[in-house]
Amino acid sequence: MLVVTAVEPEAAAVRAGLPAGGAAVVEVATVGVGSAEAAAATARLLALAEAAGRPYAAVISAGIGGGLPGRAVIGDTVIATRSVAADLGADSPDGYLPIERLGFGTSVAYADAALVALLREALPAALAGDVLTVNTVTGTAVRAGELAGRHPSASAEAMEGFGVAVAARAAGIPFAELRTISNPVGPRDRAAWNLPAAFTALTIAFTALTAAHAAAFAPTTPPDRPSS
Ligand SMILES: O=C(O)c1cccc(C(=O)CC[C@H]2O[C@@H](n3cnc4c(=O)[nH]cnc43)[C@H](O)[C@@H]2O)c1
Repeated sequence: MLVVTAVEPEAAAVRAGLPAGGAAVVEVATVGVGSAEAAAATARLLALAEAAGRPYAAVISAGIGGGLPGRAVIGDTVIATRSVAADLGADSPDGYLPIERLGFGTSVAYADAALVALLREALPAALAGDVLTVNTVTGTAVRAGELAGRHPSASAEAMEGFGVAVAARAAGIPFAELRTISNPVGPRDRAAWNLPAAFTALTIAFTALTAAHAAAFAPTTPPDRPSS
């Protein structure tokens, strides 16, 4: 299992929830901020693992995110049912046209249903909803309203999920996205970001995942130290 985050503090928060010792079943890597950075770095990690004969079983895009007003608040955990590239399209006098309307593919990446079920079982208090992938962090109430109106099933926005999903799809590997909320989506107010709350929620989420699904997340016993 590969868990990718944008930045190192997110990776540290994930690792803090994973058990220490033994052979790592979960590898955590930072892949950069934004969809392009994340897609390229994730694709490279997946290809290298495959070439080494040790392909990953799944990839999770994890990290902090903004909560859409009335849908997710600071400290919440959101499991993405879909990761949606919310600004992949064209603007027009008649409004925004998603890439589907231009005939160039899709802006929607579905999370793997079995992986989502596993996450939801382990995290019963988590919200399930779409997570938007944006290239520009929303900074006005108008933009937040536009996104909320256009995406009634969205709970949160972040910047990497869709890119990671594209890399996973190219490798034929199940994908999921998990976000913990650090800030409201709306008028830019960096002072309102609560990074500690979001990092703590990330650690709690991966602690719960490890406890609920030991085979998928806990380390295996090294072959030279058989359990007695
Ligand atoms: O300033 C810091 O100490 C710091 C520590 C860790 C992470 C950050 C980030 O700024 C991470 C950017 C990362 O977070 C996601 N994110 C969080 N909130 C939003 C949002 O409202 N809209 C879009 N993305 C958001 C995003 O995925 C970035 O990669 C700072």
